[in-house]
Amino acid sequence: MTQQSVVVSDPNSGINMAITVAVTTSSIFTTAAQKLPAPHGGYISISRKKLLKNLDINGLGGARINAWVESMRASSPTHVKSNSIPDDHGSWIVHRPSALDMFQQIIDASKGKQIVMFLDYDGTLSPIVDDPDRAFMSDAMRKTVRKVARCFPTAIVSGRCREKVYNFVRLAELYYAGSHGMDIKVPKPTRRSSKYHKANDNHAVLFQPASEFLPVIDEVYQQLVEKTKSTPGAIVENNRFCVSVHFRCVDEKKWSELAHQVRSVLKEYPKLRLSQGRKVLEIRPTIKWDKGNALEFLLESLGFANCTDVFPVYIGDDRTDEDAFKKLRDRGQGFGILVSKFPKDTSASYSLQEPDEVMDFLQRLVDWKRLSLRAHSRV
Ligand SMILES: O=P(O)(O)OC[C@H]1O[C@H](O[C@H]2O[C@H](CO)[C@@H](O)[C@H](O)[C@H]2O)[C@H](O)[C@@H](O)[C@@H]1O
Repeated sequence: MTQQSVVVSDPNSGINMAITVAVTTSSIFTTAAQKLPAPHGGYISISRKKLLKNLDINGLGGARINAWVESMRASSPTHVKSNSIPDDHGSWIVHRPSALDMFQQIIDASKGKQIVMFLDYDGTLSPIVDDPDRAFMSDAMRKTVRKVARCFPTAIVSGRCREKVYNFVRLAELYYAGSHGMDIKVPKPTRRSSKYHKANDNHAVLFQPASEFLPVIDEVYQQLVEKTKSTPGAIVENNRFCVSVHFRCVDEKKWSELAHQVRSVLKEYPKLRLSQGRKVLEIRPTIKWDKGNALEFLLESLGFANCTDVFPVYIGDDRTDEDAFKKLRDRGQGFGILVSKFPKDTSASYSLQEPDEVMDFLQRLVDWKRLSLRAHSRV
């Protein structure tokens, strides 16, 4: 366990007070050499799951780079062979049915409980695009999310820097967790906040468990920009407490070169770990704090600590969202919805294929909530 500082803002004085919490550090590097199966498509098999989560930064040079590149390929849906989809997809849909088809069952399961919504951003609220700075959310989606937030406490949980994701979403009534949950802001309750949030306390809360890593992250960001500038299409994004190296626009023949460049920087930083998202290498501190911890922290900050009548719903599309899906399974509360067109290993209970389906699902939740409020007011 290590001690991490938490900053709580006093709304009256505007002074930030530091309190200390314990955070467990994890062993981050896979130690055993892992044999990868030959590339056979984009379906992420269980044997690859661990590898995709944390890539080994040290270890054997060439073999390690091959493993990275293999993993980069395995996580790219473009590598799914069309003839490998139908069988897997059929059984996947049986096990992870559409949240739209199962809407009534979902509502029945939430009966008597307070729904709390957690939404990932990229690939969930906005479609995946080549340029990370242009991943805009549609006005229709923004309107729908605003309506959701009027019905249920709603948080955005993103790998992006918190300010950046806020600038995309632009809804002040939501709660935001950026940098894969390492930068959480729970605003001071307002008149419109949920009764749970109001009842909790009157403070804005800022939780940044990786604050001591800020200088290192900045340094690594600069070095990665410098190192990768010779690789056409590579984009390095500073997400404040973590860094993303995008390879969506890098020619596949150059992936190995890019992996070498990233590794040459990271091997000097044993306190950073590498994981992978959708055509992106994610570099972050070794602290054991992920989107699952962020979900739990937000639930507590919103006044749902130890509540049995809470029903959290988390919607996300990425490997990093799996930590939140798993947390819900472990807590035995609510469920996760994976946004994906392709079969994937997941701890989510349901699926939606793309952001448009996410919007339909959110709208149905709003309609159901409004109807049930009307029915109650008539009684
Ligand atoms: O947790 P999220 O909100 O899903 O953030 C995860 C990463 O999302 C962004 O990258 C992804 O979306 C880009 C825009 O569509 C796309 O170009 C990229 O290939 C995807 O990986 C974001 O740019 C990253 O910083 C986030 O870590």
